[in-house]
Amino acid sequence: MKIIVIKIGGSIINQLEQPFFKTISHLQKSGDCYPVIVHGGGPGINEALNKWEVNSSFVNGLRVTTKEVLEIAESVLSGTINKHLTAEIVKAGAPGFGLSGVDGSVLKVKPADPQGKLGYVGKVVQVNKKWLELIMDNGGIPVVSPIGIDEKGQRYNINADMAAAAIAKELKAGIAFISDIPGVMEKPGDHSRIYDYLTKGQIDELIKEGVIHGGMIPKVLSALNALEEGVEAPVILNGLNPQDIVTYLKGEKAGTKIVMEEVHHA
Ligand SMILES: Nc1ncnc2c1ncn2[C@@H]1O[C@H](COP(=O)(O)OP(=O)(O)O)[C@@H](O)[C@H]1O
Ligand SMILES: CC(=O)N[C@@H](CCC(=O)OP(=O)(O)O)C(=O)O
Repeated sequence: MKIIVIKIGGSIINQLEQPFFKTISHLQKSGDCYPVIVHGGGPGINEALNKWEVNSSFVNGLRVTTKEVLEIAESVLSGTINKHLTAEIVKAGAPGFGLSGVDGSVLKVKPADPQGKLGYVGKVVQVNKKWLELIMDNGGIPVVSPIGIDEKGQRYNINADMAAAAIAKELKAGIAFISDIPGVMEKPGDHSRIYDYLTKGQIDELIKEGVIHGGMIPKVLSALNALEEGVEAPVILNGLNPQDIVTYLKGEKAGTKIVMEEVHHA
């Protein structure tokens, strides 16, 4: 059966309500497409860092992760947020199964920056999909937090978009990035038009022009990377319209799709 990785962004987690989780539960029950959840939690980590008065900075959308930041990021991602989402899926009537990339070394990583400037930020080198398959074979919906582990047992913080793309590639799945915007917008901040389709060339240009910035950069680059690794039509969607996931799966127009070649409208 076709699998869809649904990456839930931290920007939208607290606004997601039962219709969203019911859609996920329904997908799994209908047998049309099996959902695997990967989540982020940037704003939740920021809040916890503020509470503990720990500073952090970002380089190209990646959080520089000291030992102290890692400890807080892991407790928020693999603790509070992972269990919140798992419980919401259970409430929607489906067996959510929360785990982090550390469990079963599902997300095996190496340092993202060999020079060490990013600290404990991991780049996924291997996805041990057998544990995800074990959950799915038993009817569960995996809910994965983006903390990984290296061969020495050191844990690392992973950008959730990148973790989701690596999992989609390994599972030969589709991927939908659920965020707080209806897609990639021509003028972010404004309720302007969204791009229905974007190619690599257009993405490079929009990043250069600053139209795509901040957290949207790792998202579009992860979507592009997934596409180049064989994942079919990655899409960026708004979580407040859960029906969009179904529309996208039917092959109809929803959000921004990342594609190989420019699509010309009739
Ligand atoms: N061109 C763009 N279109 C839409 N959003 C954009 C764009 N460029 C930057 N953004 C920003 O990217 C954000 C989504 O990325 P991020 O905050 O990392 O989301 P998430 O937590 O859902 O992964 C949007 O809320 C918006 O502020
Ligand atoms: C290395 C790195 O940047 N990790 C991210 C992990 C969470 C994340 O990616 O959350 P969103 O999906 O909400 O952006 C962070 O610490 O914020």
